[in-house]
Amino acid sequence: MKVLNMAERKRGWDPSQLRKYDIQLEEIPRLSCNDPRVEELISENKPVVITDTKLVSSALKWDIDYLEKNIGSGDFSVFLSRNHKFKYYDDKKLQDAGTEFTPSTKRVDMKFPEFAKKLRQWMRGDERLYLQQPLNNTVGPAIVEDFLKFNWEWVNGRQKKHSWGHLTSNLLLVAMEGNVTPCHYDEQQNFFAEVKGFKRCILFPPEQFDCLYPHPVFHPHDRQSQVDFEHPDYVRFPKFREVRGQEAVVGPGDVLYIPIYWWHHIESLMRGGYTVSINFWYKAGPMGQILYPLKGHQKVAIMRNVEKMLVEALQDTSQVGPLLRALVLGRYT
Ligand SMILES: CCC[C@@H](CC(=O)O)C(=O)C(=O)O
Ligand SMILES: [Zn+2]
Repeated sequence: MKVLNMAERKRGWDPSQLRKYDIQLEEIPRLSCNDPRVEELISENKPVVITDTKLVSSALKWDIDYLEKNIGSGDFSVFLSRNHKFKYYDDKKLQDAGTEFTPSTKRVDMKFPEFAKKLRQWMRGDERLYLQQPLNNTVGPAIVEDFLKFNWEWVNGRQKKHSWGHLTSNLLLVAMEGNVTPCHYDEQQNFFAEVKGFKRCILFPPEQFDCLYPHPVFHPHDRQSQVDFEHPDYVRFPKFREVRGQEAVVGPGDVLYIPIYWWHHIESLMRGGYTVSINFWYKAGPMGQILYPLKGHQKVAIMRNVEKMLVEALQDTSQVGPLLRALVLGRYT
């Protein structure tokens, strides 16, 4: 067992708990919510770890025992995986994928006490679980009380100042140690609040779309990178060698701003115990006046629209690739 130095003991984790990837990484800035640079970074759609927001202070007591006692008797969405990766897929796109797509995770409804029991009894080699459930009105009164005590003044203030759209959901995330959500982007702004345990977050700007090779828009893994960070296939994905990310390890009380369309890979530290997080997803604000040159995320939105239009026009997803190759190869390359 590695002996922790003073800094590591204070911090609560050590680098041996991080998975190893062959990726160039810099640090995401860590700033107090009173630092004016926080506002600047949010307005520039750049990631930042914001400390002392007290955004979810009332939830810092949300350990598995408290949640089991108070969260209510409703059903919870729990994902199962035979390995440590939980790569999201859209089951509404399964018919388009044909028979060759086999999901690597399964979603089941589970009562919280059953999830808590499996979490406590989990042994190496067992199927992993990841509870991912929007907080809704089925939760018990104690949880509602904690929820109402979130620092809504701060977070609503940010939503307003940056003209974001409405809050679409707060996902409660309870992960087993070592669980990984592989690299993907979302089309929403995200304040990612850590409640218990430590999560390492690796982010890439939308401009690195061409290094991260997302699945086709009509594929169930739309928005997810095709690259397996642990075993990158540099033959199929040569530009992955050029990828450059920013990372942060977030702990209880930290809030990571994950800008809309930014790629993110999130892992619960190995040997760190289970983790609890709450995200705050906001729709994008109005587009406003379009200024040139276009930003990376706007080009991603355009590419998504081109793919959707082609699927609609061709009525056959297998013709999209050949048509785009005919359009580009030898003409724009
Ligand atoms: C289902 C959402 C999972 C989360 C990543 C993680 O905490 O494992 C994420 O990707 C996000 O908040 O956008
Ligand atoms: Zn996400």
